[in-house]
Amino acid sequence: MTSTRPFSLAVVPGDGIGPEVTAQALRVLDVLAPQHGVTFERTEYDLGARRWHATGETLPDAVLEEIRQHDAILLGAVGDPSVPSGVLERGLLLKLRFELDHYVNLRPSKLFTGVPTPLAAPGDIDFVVVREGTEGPYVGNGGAIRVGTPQEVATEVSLNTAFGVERVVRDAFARAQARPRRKLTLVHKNNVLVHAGHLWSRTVETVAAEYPEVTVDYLHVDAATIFLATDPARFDVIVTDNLFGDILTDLAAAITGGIGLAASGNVNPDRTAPSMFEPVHGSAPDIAGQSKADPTAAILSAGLLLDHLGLPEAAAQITEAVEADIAERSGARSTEEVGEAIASRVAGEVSTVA
Ligand SMILES: NC(=O)c1ccc[n+]([C@@H]2O[C@H](COP(=O)([O-])OP(=O)(O)OC[C@H]3O[C@@H](n4cnc5c(N)ncnc54)[C@H](O)[C@@H]3O)[C@@H](O)[C@H]2O)c1
Ligand SMILES: CC(C)[C@H](C(=O)O)[C@@H](O)C(=O)O
Ligand SMILES: [Mg+2]
Repeated sequence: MTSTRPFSLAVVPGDGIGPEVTAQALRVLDVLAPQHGVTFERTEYDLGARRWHATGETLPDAVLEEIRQHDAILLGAVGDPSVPSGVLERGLLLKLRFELDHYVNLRPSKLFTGVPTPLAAPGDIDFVVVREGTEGPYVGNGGAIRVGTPQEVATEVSLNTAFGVERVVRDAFARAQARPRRKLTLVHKNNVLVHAGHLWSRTVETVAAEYPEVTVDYLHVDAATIFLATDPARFDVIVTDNLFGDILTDLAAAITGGIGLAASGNVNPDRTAPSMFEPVHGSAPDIAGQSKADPTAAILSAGLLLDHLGLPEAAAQITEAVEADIAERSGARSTEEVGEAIASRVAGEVSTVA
């Protein structure tokens, strides 16, 4: 009897198109597992708007502790117009990222052949954004007084620690060193945000001394948006803070075929807790329930998950299948049709879906 290696997966389909795209990512994982002698023992967690309406819960601590016991997490998307903005985003998604110490929010951007891009001369776009995931303006360090009055004052203070900045910068340098171009760009706003910005700049300068082969440059975040639109091929590894990284990676998606193709990993590089893989996009309430969502980002995110679990060949199969599928795309297809086409390619069958 052939022995199989079991991996435990916590699956959080979430809201809106989350369950639709997650189903397709799981379909592809199911095809790959037997090919690589592994099994994925899945536990699905009903978290998101439905649960909040039913119980008032976002992510109970007991559920978090259960999720923590898994090898990895696959998440669809979180957020729903029926729930006050921020409740699920902070109470579920960010709670997972913070509690599981996902300090590297990894967001690769590659322009696959045949993908439409709004850029006239895109060049060879292939970069990765290493977005800090546990600090910055996301920590909830703020408040509001005199709410609803003309005297209202609201703060949202960005937290940057030497510890937090150094560990993500080190991760980014290691990634840059392992890539052929060996280039790292720090993106910040150190001409205005001088306290945090100078911490980031000094940290990059210090760690750079250990990586003499890595070329380092710096861009203010506003200028970085210019270059993402005019010369994105200049980027290799971008390291940046939590909020800048959020914004830059939606733009990065837009220039590489759209948000339906953008994958991400919330990585705990120290492996003290499971890493979590999810598309960059959200729950897309405007198209939810219509089978219009492109599941490719979720499928590519499953590829990042496989890589993280030490299955790089399986991950490469996903990338190849997606590239081949994209090259032949024409006309509108449903979420299921795209998932089926990619799954068939991964299975080694010729896709029957046009
Ligand atoms: N990681 C996450 O779970 C995550 C990420 C972003 C936003 N959100 C939440 O999602 C909700 C909606 O946010 P939003 O509208 O700003 O961003 P969004 O990413 O959900 O949607 C932005 C636009 O992109 C389109 N889109 C998104 N994913 C797509 C896909 N796979 N295929 C085709 N089109 C796609 C949507 O239809 C919409 O027009 C909010 O509650 C927000 O907080 C969650
Ligand atoms: C929903 C929100 C908390 C999240 C973020 O800002 O990180 C999203 O925009 C993302 O990019 O994953
Ligand atoms: Mg975002």
